[in-house]
Amino acid sequence: MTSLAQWLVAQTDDAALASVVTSMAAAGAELATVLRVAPIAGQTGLAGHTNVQGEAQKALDVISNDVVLKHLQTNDAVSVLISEELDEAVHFENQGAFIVATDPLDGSSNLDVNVTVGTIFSVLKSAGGLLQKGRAQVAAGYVAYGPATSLVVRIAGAVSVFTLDDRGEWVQVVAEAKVPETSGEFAINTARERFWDAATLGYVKESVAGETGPARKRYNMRWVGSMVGDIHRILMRGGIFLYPLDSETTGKGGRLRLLYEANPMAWLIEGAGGLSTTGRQGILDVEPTGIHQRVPVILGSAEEVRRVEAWYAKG
Ligand SMILES: O=P(O)(O)OC[C@H]1O[C@](O)(COP(=O)(O)O)[C@@H](O)[C@@H]1O
Ligand SMILES: [Mg+2]
Ligand SMILES: [Mg+2]
Repeated sequence: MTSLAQWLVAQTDDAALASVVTSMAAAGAELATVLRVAPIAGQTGLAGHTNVQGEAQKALDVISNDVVLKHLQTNDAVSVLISEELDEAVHFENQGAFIVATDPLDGSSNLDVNVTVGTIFSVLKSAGGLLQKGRAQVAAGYVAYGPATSLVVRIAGAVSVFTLDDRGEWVQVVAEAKVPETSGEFAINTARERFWDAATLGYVKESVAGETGPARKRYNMRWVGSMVGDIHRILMRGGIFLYPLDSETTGKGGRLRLLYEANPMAWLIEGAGGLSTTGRQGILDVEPTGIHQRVPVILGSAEEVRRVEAWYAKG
């Protein structure tokens, strides 16, 4: 059985980069325990304030942010932390070689109903500054807190999946995850249909038409309501995730955040053979203009993403 530490040695000669992934994995392991007993500890519910995105913070959003911060600020390989829960980037005293961008708790609306949530992270070189394209990432990953706690991580090469064992060690369960090229499963919040653009409407209508429609196959729909849950399913068995630009989110540029949601997930999915796009350009080619910038997100099985791109190419 391959441990995370063994895998990291095989993936990179850069001990500092490996230590950043190790710190995020340690934060994930600690959070798995925090989340497991949060209802007993009375840590569910709202924190009583809003974050920079104007969203009500849950107590666990704040706790998760604190846990990630604690693990990174003691790692001298990290110079800066960008977090969904922090208005400004935090600059640490040390001049570490790496920047970490994180969504410390993704899908927090699922917490009160005990459905999978996650921690997403993206690692960039400090030399490139805060606003770098997703293609510049040197590592990315997420932790999914589900029936099992999974760590999915990529350092340039393969996307590997680890499970947290009952001693608190990460054990590799998939050496090289591959997103199936084709799939019959899509994920989108269909309650937003009235806001959709023509391309989204076209793709979903075509899919819902099933065997008798132009796609000539039956589709199923799944929407976990936490990006980590949806992306993990797509990584393991294929499918497509869409949070497109719609008439309600146009002013904000989309719903999901570029630096710590879209970029790391796009880099992981592409590393596993899938594709990602905003509909108009590759997610990994979007030039960031702000640390909390939002972006349309479409990613997953290559054939499905190409079908959506074809709809966008029509106009
Ligand atoms: O509320 P909706 O439209 O179902 O959106 C769900 C999406 O919002 C998110 O919950 C946003 O993430 P946060 O919980 O970190 O703000 C995604 O995980 C998820 O895909
Ligand atoms: Mg999120
Ligand atoms: Mg979050």
